[in-house]
Amino acid sequence: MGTLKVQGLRKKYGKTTAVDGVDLAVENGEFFVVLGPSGAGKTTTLKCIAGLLEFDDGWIEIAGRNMSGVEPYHRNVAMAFESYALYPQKTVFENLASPLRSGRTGRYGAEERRRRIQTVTDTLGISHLWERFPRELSNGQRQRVALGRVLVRPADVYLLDEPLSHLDAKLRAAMRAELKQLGELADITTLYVTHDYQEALALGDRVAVLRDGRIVQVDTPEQVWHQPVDTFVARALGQPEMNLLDGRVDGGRIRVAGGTVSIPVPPALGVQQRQAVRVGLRPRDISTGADPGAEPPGRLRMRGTVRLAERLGRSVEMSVDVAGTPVIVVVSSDNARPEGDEVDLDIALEHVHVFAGGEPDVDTPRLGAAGIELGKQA
Ligand SMILES: Nc1ncnc2c1ncn2[C@@H]1O[C@H](COP(=O)(O)OP(=O)(O)OP(=O)(O)O)[C@@H](O)[C@H]1O
Repeated sequence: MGTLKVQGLRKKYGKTTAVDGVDLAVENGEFFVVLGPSGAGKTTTLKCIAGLLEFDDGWIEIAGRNMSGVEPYHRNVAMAFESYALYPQKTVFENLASPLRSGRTGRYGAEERRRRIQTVTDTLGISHLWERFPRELSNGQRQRVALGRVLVRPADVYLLDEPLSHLDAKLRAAMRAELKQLGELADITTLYVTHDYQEALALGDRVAVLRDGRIVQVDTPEQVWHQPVDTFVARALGQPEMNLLDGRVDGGRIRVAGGTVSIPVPPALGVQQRQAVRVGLRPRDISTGADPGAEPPGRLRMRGTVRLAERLGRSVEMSVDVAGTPVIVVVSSDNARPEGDEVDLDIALEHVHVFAGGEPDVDTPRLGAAGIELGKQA
């Protein structure tokens, strides 16, 4: 167990800046997730912390100790990579026991080793595989054994690089729950990197969103979801992505979709007359099936035509044309409409995010919501 602090971390590979001034402060026992797209600098950050890569600037402190000049072996961190390496000639049990026999952790007797391996393999659902060899395992099982090798070892900080990436969706979901439980039970300090927003929201006590080597936001999962600092974070969370509709403030309302949709502006938003804004609507926050008619207080109604309807398991993704502006909506199959139908869309104003306006493809900061703000810290 231990804290982890990273300050001003910078790392270049030739001309490519991979990490561009990253600050992190992970509490003792915290499960901290770094979420970012491919190439954002996640693996590079972990390797610098583990001492596997030299960096250009910044400092790293683990369990209160500055890591400058400290060899990887002496940092007391355990790191799992996406690619897993196991000893082919050893059984699963022997693979898991070997980190507990190495010099630094050699204080474990046979009994204690067995107990640790049992706890970890129970959590990972691989206890029945103790006597198998790696060649006798599926890819997913191999990945769980590799993760087990990391978790059996006591360490101040666990660094996990997309450890669930080779598992199928069902197993991933089950493993997420198990990992979370393991973290809570053992009070383990974990830095977990992923490009999967669902994993980040499900696992993280806090989530840091990384973009181009910089951290854009650090918050609880609720806060990054309800109050993304900008359109980048908003789009990084949620599948399909949040709809972003360009609009303008006019007469105390935000007008989007060619002026056909008008949204009230709460004073706290602080926008000016004629100001360009972007309205963000998550596809799953929008419903169909509202009674046509007057807009009830606290809600926004939009009328449109279904252009495309595609089944996604039990839900349906529809592209609805609202006065020439496409709006993506995901609803349960009961509430779906066929292509060509007119449909009334309905969304609570507290789910209507308002961002500053800007050029296409340039991310802009969030100003607030059109209704009562959700997820505000007390
Ligand atoms: N050894 C290397 N030499 C040169 N450039 C590198 C090297 N490793 C990484 N990079 C570059 O540094 C940037 C960050 O890479 P990094 O692997 O840290 O990203 P990541 O967020 O872990 O991505 P992914 O999710 O795809 O693994 C990328 O632009 C990548 O191309």
